[in-house]
Amino acid sequence: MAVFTEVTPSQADSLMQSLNLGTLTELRGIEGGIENTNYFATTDQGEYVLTLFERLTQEQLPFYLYLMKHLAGQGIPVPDPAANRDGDILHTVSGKPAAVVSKLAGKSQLQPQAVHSAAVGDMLARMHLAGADYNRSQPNLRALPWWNETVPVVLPYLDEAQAALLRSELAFQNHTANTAAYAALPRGPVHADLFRDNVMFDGEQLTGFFDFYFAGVDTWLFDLAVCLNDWCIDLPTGVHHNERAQAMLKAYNQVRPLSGAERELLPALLRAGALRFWISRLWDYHLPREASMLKPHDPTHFERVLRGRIQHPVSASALI
Ligand SMILES: Nc1ncnc2c1ncn2[C@@H]1O[C@H](COP(=O)(O)OP(=O)(O)OP(=O)(O)O)[C@@H](O)[C@H]1O
Ligand SMILES: N[C@@H](CCO)C(=O)O
Repeated sequence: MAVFTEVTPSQADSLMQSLNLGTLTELRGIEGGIENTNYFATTDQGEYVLTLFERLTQEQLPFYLYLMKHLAGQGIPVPDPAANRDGDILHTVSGKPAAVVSKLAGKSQLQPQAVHSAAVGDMLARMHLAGADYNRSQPNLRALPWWNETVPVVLPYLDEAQAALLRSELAFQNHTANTAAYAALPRGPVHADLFRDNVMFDGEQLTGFFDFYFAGVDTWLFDLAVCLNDWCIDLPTGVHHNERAQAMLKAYNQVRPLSGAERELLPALLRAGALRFWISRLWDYHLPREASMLKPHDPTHFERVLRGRIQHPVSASALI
């Protein structure tokens, strides 16, 4: 259940009026999600999502919200934050930072076919290009410096074989980050968490990307690797699905052709993408912050994905 802070209809109505979105007709708490308080807010003008941010701060939020506004303005289907008369898109409700965004049509496709992974690859490339001239900057806060900080914290919870894998993979990623090929990777704002549950589909039609609250500036290839590691991996086995991966990479490459450095580093970044979520899942699992708020994901899934990426590296030339 994802209503951590109650909002009354009259509070929501006055916010919607101040955003010129009409008069509230319905306010419904959204059950999914574990990070924020989310409501569907319907007015006589349309359907919106009201989010109260439970953990992100007033300093971090403008990067995410203005990125969504920038992408929406370029025709990428993402929730568009509503501005008040002064142009502000970050508001305060019940003492919490809050935003109202457009509601996306469709639902998550949790059992994707090649046609869905192709649609994600195509829109991901369009989103990268559309974000290239976004003028705010915030690093990916779950990138290499965070991995280096967090690995020593989770190591005590692992058996010897797991600890050896985690240490050696971190060393490999520190080495990769210092190569000329890595420095040559194109970068920009990335979503960094574009799993199946953060994309909407209406049948085969992609209707939106959402949940931008892990976004940051990082390599575009990392974003693509995160997608390949979720959309093109079988659950629960963690085994690579070649047909879906080919469909995603081909579609991406048609919109924004991969550079030589990106082709070279795809296997290393697929490992990086698996490592990132193995570490964060270990961290959530063993060091729960507000335990009642978290239903931790299974960390061993990304341990399996990482082992697969090391033992059976997938090269770009095998896919496109
Ligand atoms: N703009 C939107 N349009 C339509 N549905 C949305 C939108 N934003 C959120 N939702 C719905 O609300 C649910 C919860 O949102 P979300 O996944 O962002 O929760 P969260 O708590 O912020 O994050 P997390 O997924 O990390 O727990 C989503 O699964 C989706 O069904
Ligand atoms: N997508 C992440 C959860 C954070 O949004 C995971 O599956 O570990």
